[in-house]
Amino acid sequence: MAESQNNGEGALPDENEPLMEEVSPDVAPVVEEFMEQAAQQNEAAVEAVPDVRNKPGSYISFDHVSKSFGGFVVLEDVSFCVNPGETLCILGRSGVGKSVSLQMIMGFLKPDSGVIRVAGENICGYTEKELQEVRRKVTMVFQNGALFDSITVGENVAFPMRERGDMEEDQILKVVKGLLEMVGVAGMDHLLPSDLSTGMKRSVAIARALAAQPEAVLYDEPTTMVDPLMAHLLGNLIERLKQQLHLTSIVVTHDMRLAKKLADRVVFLSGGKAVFFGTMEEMERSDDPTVQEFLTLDELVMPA
Ligand SMILES: Nc1ncnc2c1ncn2[C@@H]1O[C@H](COP(=O)(O)OP(=O)(O)OP(=O)(O)O)[C@@H](O)[C@H]1O
Repeated sequence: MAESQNNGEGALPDENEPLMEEVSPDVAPVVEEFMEQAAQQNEAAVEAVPDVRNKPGSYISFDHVSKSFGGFVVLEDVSFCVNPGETLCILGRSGVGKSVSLQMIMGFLKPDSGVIRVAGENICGYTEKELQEVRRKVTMVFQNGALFDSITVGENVAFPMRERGDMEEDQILKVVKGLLEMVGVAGMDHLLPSDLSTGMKRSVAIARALAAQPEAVLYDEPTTMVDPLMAHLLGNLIERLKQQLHLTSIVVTHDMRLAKKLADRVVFLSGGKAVFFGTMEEMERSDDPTVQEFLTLDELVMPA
């Protein structure tokens, strides 16, 4: 298994370093054009979200959403939203429905009641075919990467571009090379996913997500179960994608440091409810006892 993203040559990229600086000169023009095209699509997508009372509408929203499994209530009357280009962190202890929320946005699960809007449209009654269109706009980075095990890393990243069928093969190979460089796994295109560490699989999953030119990315626990250096690298990568590509993002995490770094707003789930929705600073000032308990426990586990 490959051990580390950084081979010891040079410093780790910091959160302000331009992503394009990682990309080799031979592929940079093609990658730049690809990213520019994605940015333009994103701007068009933002404009397509209907205004609400003359203000730009949310890109993704939960409106009074409830979800139970059997008699077990996971979410009850939960509302939150994320605006275009913003990052929302979903926080909460284990089992409060964070992953279930992401699965409902992707249309893998349906709410029992309430409305979920993605790209401004109510997706709750959507057919599987319509949901596939939604999944072209919103892509998810799973904890384990969810890469196709039987094909190489390069083929995984090429997959969304080949599926779309609008690019020449030599362009696809250049974009694959550039995206892998950008996410810190340069030159690993020929390896199989099983050759990679958990953190590297996540990096490749992020490259594959970018290859789909999405309007929004959902990250499920991106820094969990990796060593602190890898968690730092992945956190910085997501921060750079946020700052430089202005992708609408939702990040499910227990990691308060990551949330502080990334979140424009946070929603805190507890006991089936969204007990807090607002900025991180507002959350820190919240007098809700469950919020305070979560923040206190975090300080005990992760002293600043
Ligand atoms: N498809 C399903 N069928 C039945 N129960 C489910 C299903 N998916 C999730 N659950 C239950 O819903 C609850 C919330 O699960 P979820 O995975 O969203 O938690 P989470 O907040 O993401 O927790 P963690 O931080 O541990 O990943 C759990 O009790 C889980 O067992």
